Amino acid sequence: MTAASVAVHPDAEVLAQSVAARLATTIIDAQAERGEASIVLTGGRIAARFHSALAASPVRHAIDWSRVDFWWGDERFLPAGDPDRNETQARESLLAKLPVDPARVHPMPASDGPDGDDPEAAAARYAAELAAASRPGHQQHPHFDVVMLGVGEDAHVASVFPEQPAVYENRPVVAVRGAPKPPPRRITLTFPTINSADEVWLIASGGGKADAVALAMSGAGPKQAPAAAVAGATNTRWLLDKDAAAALPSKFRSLLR
Ligand SMILES: O=C(O)[C@H](O)[C@@H](O)[C@H](O)[C@H](O)COP(=O)(O)O
Repeated sequence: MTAASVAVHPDAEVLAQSVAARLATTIIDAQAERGEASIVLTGGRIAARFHSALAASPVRHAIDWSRVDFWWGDERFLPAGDPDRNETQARESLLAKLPVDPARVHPMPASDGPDGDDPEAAAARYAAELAAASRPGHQQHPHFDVVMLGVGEDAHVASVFPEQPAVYENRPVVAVRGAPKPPPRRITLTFPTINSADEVWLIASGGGKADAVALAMSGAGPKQAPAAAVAGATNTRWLLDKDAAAALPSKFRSLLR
C-alpha cells in the first residue's frame, strides 16, 4: 500500500479550487500519455464545490472532455433524476457544463432502471459494465487514473461504512442496505476496485471530519475506518482543509498548501 501524502489548505474554498486544479492536471497528463483519461467521481458537499470550481476554471479548455470516462464510486439507490443521486448532482455541477461524450459517462443504475427496485441486480449490472471496459489482464474493471472519495464523519468512503458487509467484499461492486447515512440503499465500489486506481484522493472539509481523518491516519483498521483501507497503486492523497486536519499531529497541520 503506497504511503499517503497530506496537503492541508486554509479553507474549503481553497481546497475546492486546489482539487479542481489537481484533477485538471491529472486528466491533462493522462491524455498526454494515453490520449484519454478515466476518473471516478464521488458524492457530497465538497465534491459539489470542486466540480463547480473545475467547471468554471479556464483550464477546463485544456482538456478534450470527449475523451474522459466518468465512473462513480457510489450512488444512492434512487430513481433517475432524483436530486439526491450523486449522478444528478455531478451532472448539474460539472458534466452538463462540459462537452463530454455521453457514451463515456457511466452512472450507476437507478432504482427505476432496467433492474427495477433491486440494488443487488443493479450492482451486478454495474460490475458487468466495468468488466466490459476492463483492460487486458484486469478482467473486472478499467484503468482508473484517479478515484476521488469524500470522507464521512464516521470515516466511511464511497458507501463503505464502518462495520458493514461491504468492508469485507471482494466483489467489485455491491449493494448496500441499511447505510447509516440516508438513503439506506446504495451501490458502492469495494476496496479492491477502488485500490486498483493509479491514485486515490481522500477529500475532507470541516471540523466534523477531523476525528475521522485522525482515526483513519492513526492506523485504525478498515472495519473501524474504511478511509484507512484505500490506497492508490501510485499515490494516495489526503486533501484537507485546516478544520478537517485539526486533530492530526501538528507536523501535518504545518503542511499548508
Ligand atoms: O453518497 C455519498 O454520500 C458520498 O459518496 C459519500 O461517501 C460522501 O462523499 C461522504 O459522506 C462525504 O460527504 P460530504 O462531503 O457531504 O461531507
